Amino acid sequence: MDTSHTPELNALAESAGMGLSAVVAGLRTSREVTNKIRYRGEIRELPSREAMKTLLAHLQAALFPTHYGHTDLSDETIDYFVGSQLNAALCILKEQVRRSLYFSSDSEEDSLLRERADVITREFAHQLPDIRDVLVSDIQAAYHGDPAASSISEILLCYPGTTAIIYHRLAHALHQLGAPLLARLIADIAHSATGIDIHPAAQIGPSFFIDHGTGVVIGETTIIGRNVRLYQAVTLGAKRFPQEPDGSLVKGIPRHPIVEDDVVVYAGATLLGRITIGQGSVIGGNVWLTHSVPPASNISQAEMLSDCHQP
Ligand SMILES: CC(=O)OC[C@H](N)C(=O)O
Repeated sequence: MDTSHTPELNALAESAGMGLSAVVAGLRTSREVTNKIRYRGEIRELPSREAMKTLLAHLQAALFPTHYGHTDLSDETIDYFVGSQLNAALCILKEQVRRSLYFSSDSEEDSLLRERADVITREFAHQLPDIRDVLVSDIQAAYHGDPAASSISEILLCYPGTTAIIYHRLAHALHQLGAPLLARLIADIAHSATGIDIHPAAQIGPSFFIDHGTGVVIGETTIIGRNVRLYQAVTLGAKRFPQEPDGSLVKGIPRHPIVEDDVVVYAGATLLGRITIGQGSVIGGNVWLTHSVPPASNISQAEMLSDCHQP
């Protein structure tokens, strides 16, 4: 018999000497007594970030097969490729939706959650052609909105704003269909990959373009019209957080800007509160704006300073 210790056994022997059983028992008490991790008596199965990353890779490949799937597809193979990517994506999605539903439902039967996961997955799949059409408008907006862009392929392969809006439109659909936790997970994967933080509930019209993108934040109740362009470090945020009588923050109330069609917001601008940026306005770099502006406004830092000096 081999008496040599494996690295795992060595590690266990070492940790035994450190009194770890008390720590493990304390962690169990924290899990089971202080914070409830169970759903109907069972340990809750969690959605997996890794599974969601795989799902996103399959979805991106199904949406834009040559750019994100396989560079050598032909007329003969492309539809089969898309079908297989879609099939792989939807198998993962159904399971991840089921797991995520434990977090928005306290007591439903497992069989009901499975049915809801089926419905959400099917409806999501049927929305994909429309989502793709809107994404094409976003990619075209990037091409037309950036003098440095030399081709549509460059927009697809090299722009963080493209990744952010693809993930956002997928996440938004899942959010609307009743899978908010998965939607949030996708938004966070996009944030990690691009530095662009878009809440999945934010409503964004077609032909949307974020150039450069690092540090952009778009809050939960933001509404953005058609043909809007943002640059890096723009914040569409909340100005205040109203409280319930018990002191907790009111959830979900409209508190982020409405940005109408054809608006451009330059780098570093911070727009806070439920204000409206009128159609066709231009908001200059580093502007701090907490009031609405009418259509066709041109707001720059100099403008804001001269406002401050008026009697
Ligand atoms: C973007 C933003 O306003 O963030 C603050 C907070 N998370 C909220 O949603 O109100």
